[in-house]
Amino acid sequence: MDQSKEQRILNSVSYNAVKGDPESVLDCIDNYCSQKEWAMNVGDEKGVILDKVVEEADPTIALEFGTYVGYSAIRIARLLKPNARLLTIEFNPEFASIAREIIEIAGLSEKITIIEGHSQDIIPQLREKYQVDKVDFVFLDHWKERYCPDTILLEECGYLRKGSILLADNIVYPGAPDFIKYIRSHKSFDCTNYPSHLEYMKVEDAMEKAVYMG
Ligand SMILES: O=C(NCCCCc1cc2ccncc2s1)c1cc(-c2ccc(F)cc2)cc(O)c1O
Ligand SMILES: [Mg+2]
Repeated sequence: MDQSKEQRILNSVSYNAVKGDPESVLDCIDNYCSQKEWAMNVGDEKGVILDKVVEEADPTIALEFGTYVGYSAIRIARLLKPNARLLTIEFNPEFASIAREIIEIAGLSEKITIIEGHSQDIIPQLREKYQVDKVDFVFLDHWKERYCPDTILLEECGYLRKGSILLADNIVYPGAPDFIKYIRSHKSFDCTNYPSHLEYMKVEDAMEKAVYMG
């Protein structure tokens, strides 16, 4: 059976990246996806914005929606302090297993937990099943129409604390208009927009940061 694009990305990482070196894994994926096959990684331009926000948050517990092949999970986890960890949620089992292998090559398996399932089912389980009390940083990069309901669910479940930082990808393209309308009009969120470009393309995109004020 013909290999998937995601399997071809794993092959390229497995062949070209330096084992245990997250930067080389990120470079390999960016090179493959800009030169061979486009894929929906946050990429190297928006990735710098992600890096800066993660460094600002300096999270102990980080959460990601939309693992895909693990590119942003590696970007986030490589910046985490020793006992900090990232929980990343993916609903597609093939993507989850490819991400697991790529994260292993990057040497970050100890810091990253991949949870397979739908965000709305997993969020209520984070406290009991994953010992999560508060979430310090959240990266939203899954179905764009889930950004808003899942943000509301995180708040309702009590995972957000004063200073929790949310960062959302694809605010312009594909876009998340209901999320932007909600978050910018919500009194408890302090929002900042970061104009950028769609990964590996000259198309306009942006990220939105929202700090929970409690
Ligand atoms: O859909 C995107 N990303 C989400 C994929 C959905 C994966 C999910 C994960 C998960 C986990 C838990 N619960 C539910 C879900 S659903 C996405 C798409 C584009 C794009 C841009 C231009 C194009 F022409 C075509 C695609 C660019 C991006 O950066 C993206 O992030
Ligand atoms: Mg994205």
